[in-house]
Amino acid sequence: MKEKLYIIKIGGNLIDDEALLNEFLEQFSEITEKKILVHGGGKLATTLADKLGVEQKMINGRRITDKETLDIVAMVYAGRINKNIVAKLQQKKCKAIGFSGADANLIKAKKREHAEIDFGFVGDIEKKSVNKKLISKLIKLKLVPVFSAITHDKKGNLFNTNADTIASVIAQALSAKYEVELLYCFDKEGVLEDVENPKSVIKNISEEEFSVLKEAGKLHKGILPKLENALGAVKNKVSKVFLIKETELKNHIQNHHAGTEICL
Ligand SMILES: Nc1ncnc2c1ncn2[C@@H]1O[C@H](COP(=O)(O)OP(=O)(O)O)[C@@H](O)[C@H]1O
Ligand SMILES: CC(=O)N[C@@H](CCC(=O)OP(=O)(O)O)C(=O)O
Repeated sequence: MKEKLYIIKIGGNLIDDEALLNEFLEQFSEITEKKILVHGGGKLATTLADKLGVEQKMINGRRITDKETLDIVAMVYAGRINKNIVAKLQQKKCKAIGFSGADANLIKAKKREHAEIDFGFVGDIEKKSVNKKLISKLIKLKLVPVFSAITHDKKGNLFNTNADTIASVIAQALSAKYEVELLYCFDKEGVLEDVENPKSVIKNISEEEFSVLKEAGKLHKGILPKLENALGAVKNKVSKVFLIKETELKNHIQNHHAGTEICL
């Protein structure tokens, strides 16, 4: 039987709230199985860009990343947020080690090509972009890798890559060796039938149901790339994929499955 591995993704809302982040990292530290943390931080990058007067534009959940914006996101994701999370995890006796995709060539990306839109320094990744051997070795050493949303092309360029995609692709790559459970932790109870009603959690979503919800206009903004990445994971042999509320991590792990499960 394959060994269990949790791959857990957190985003901007949580990272911006110190008390909530602390509570989350406490719950994360208590997980006894092997684990990896992936973080975004889009909200903080936008705040800093606004302060610096660098206009930001998102298309299909992806940030148009010109050179100035790349400098900002590299500082914010691979620097400020990644190192802060690692320090907080060390405080909680979790042997965290923080990475960008450039470190030890862990995640190699290709510049996003699009016929009409120039996304700038945005990197696309796939299963084979991930250095799964080295990640497995780190995990074996009982280290807990913490990934930021920065990748590279091995030609000296850094790229900005959606953190939901990084979590999905790492999960896909490691599923050959581990029984991976991928958890997208965010600020809602799960995928909601009515985004204003926290009680309207949809328990299971397949590709077909995703299309129906999308057509019905029930999914907006960040939830779309999150669900696309979650579906990409189940289609590529990731054992379990859930979207859960950040504060429900411990509860979920203790077998009280929370939120929305993504199914084939
Ligand atoms: N049907 C829906 N169910 C849940 N969230 C939704 C839905 N439609 C839109 N959303 C929005 O998607 C957001 C999550 O995406 P995002 O903000 O990108 O998260 P993160 O930064 O954690 O990756 C929620 O906060 C919510 O506002
Ligand atoms: C290319 C691209 O869009 N990258 C994302 C990476 C950060 C991210 O994904 O942050 P959240 O998980 O907090 O949304 C961005 O710059 O917003």
